[in-house]
Amino acid sequence: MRKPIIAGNWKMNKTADEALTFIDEVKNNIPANSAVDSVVGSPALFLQGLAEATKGTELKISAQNCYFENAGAFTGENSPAAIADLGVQYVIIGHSERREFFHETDEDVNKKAKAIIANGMTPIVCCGETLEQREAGETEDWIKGQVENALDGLTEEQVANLVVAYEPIWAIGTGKSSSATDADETCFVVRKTIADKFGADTANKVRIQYGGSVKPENIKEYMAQENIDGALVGGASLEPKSFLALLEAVK
Ligand SMILES: O=C[C@H](O)COP(=O)(O)O
Repeated sequence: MRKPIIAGNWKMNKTADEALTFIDEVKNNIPANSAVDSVVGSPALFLQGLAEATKGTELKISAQNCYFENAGAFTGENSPAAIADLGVQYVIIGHSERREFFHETDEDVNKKAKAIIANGMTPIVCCGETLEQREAGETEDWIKGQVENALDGLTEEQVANLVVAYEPIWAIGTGKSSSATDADETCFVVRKTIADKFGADTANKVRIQYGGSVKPENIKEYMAQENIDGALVGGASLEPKSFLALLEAVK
């Protein structure tokens, strides 16, 4: 039985005060021993404050990116070792916005996944196709390639414990969410790719999220699907009320 995981991705939104206000409102409203893992993906600037503010609570903090080296002459980058040291537990990697605007490659994602795991954190590994790829019938091959490349060289145990987020690019921030059955079909491609490379046991354990215009109103449809274990949520994770409604809908 895979534990559902709902992760908010604030992207480049909020000030430090706004971030802390959100956390204060949300952290006390998550029941102890919740049946859902609840995660907030914050800009790097607020990670320290949010990790401190959520210490000992059920709410976990995620970074939205990191570098794959722990230290060195890499101006402007954030070390996975330093992020882990703050008490941060997850890092989102390979988001389509990072791939598009910051040229993150599958090879980078793979190196980052290894560095995140080596530092005791959990990667949330994103994959997803463009509308052109979907319309050309290329989704399956594309997702298979992204997943194989991102997870290359990891052990079965490491893969079983990470999270994959399937986010069709055309559904991100557009209000045009994928149908639940289409999303499940592609999440099955992710699971099958993992089964072929790391075995059925690993594939049964790995948690796969759907992302792309998920809201409190539609999350139940996704969660009812066999291969969907949670959601990576942008816009609807920005307000405490909406984030809590997502958790409430899943529990
Ligand atoms: O990481 C989250 C996704 O990009 C989804 O964003 P959205 O929920 O605003 O469509």
